[in-house]
Amino acid sequence: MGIVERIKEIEAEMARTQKNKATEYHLGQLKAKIAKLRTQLLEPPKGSSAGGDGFEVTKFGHGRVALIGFPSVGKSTLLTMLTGTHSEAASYEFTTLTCIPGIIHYNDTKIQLLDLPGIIEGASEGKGRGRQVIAVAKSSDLVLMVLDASKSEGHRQILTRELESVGLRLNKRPPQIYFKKKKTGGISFNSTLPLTHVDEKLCYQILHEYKIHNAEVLFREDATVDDLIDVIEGNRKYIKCVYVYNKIDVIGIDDVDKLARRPNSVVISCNLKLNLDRLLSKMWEEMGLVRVYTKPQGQQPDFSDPVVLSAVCLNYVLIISITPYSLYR
Ligand SMILES: Nc1nc2c(ncn2[C@@H]2O[C@H](COP(=O)(O)OP(=O)(O)OP(=O)(O)O)[C@@H](O)[C@H]2O)c(=O)[nH]1
Ligand SMILES: [K+]
Ligand SMILES: [Mg+2]
Repeated sequence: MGIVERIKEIEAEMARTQKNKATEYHLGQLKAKIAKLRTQLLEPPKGSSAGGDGFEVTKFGHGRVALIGFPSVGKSTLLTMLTGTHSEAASYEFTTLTCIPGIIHYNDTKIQLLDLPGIIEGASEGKGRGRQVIAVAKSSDLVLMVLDASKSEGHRQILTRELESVGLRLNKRPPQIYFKKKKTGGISFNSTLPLTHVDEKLCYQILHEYKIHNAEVLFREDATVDDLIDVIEGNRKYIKCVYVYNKIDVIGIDDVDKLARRPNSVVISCNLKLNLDRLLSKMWEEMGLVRVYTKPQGQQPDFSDPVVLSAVCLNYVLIISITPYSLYR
């Protein structure tokens, strides 16, 4: 039996199992089994050159944004509008077959925008070019999930599931669980607050599934068993995602209003050039880029050519630039 079939079988068993206190340990174990199989699925087959048929697009600019969505939602139309780079758009599905990079010039920075083939349910298991598309999503600083405003809201969930099943976590922060494997000493399980989802026994069982018998585990938040598995697997990628509802020109104003109020969402119409500036400012906001204008001694700062950093790096810059000053005092 192949890995995909084994995952399906365990998923079916989970669906059959009633959720209650008595089955919680068994369900936790099944979740860990699935996580392990999914990790196996992502490993390149033995003997193949790693990443052989991936879309090899060199990173460029101050950040990378990937357009992810079902076929024909308007990804290529959007790339052409935002970057001026032409990407073929048409009314039939799978018009785009590869990765097409464009550049957005915004706030004196350059952001690489990547148009990608549409993905469908089952993409994470290798349907279509799903695996390659998802690999590009993983390499990005921000995902724009493009959705057709006139289609079912279910699409957003299906896509999120596909991305989650390969270890992407959208708009989440890493679980606050300290985990360290040890050589000896057994398992030490602690928490800084009362836990409602995971207890010592469940934690032991999950670790046992991973054949881990010596480790230190400290819960710093009331995390779930899925969070624990994420921390043990350790290969998760936490990425911000903006949900972009395109084609609002074909739906009623009430529906547009509802979509616009959803968290992390922007409603647009490429055809009517509606709200594209809002999309750009949201994108900028989520990327958390910071511009630092350097000033050579005795000269005016160059306001056209900033040093661009992600907000995370900024702390370091502040430390570096403050230190010499305090030394002089
Ligand atoms: N009504 C309407 N149609 C749009 C809009 N944006 C794009 N389209 C149309 O939607 C169709 C698909 O557009 P594409 O840009 O090819 O979509 P895609 O997501 O790149 O499709 P694939 O590459 O096949 O995955 C085209 O016929 C576009 O003209 C919009 O804002 N409103
Ligand atoms: K299309
Ligand atoms: Mg396309």
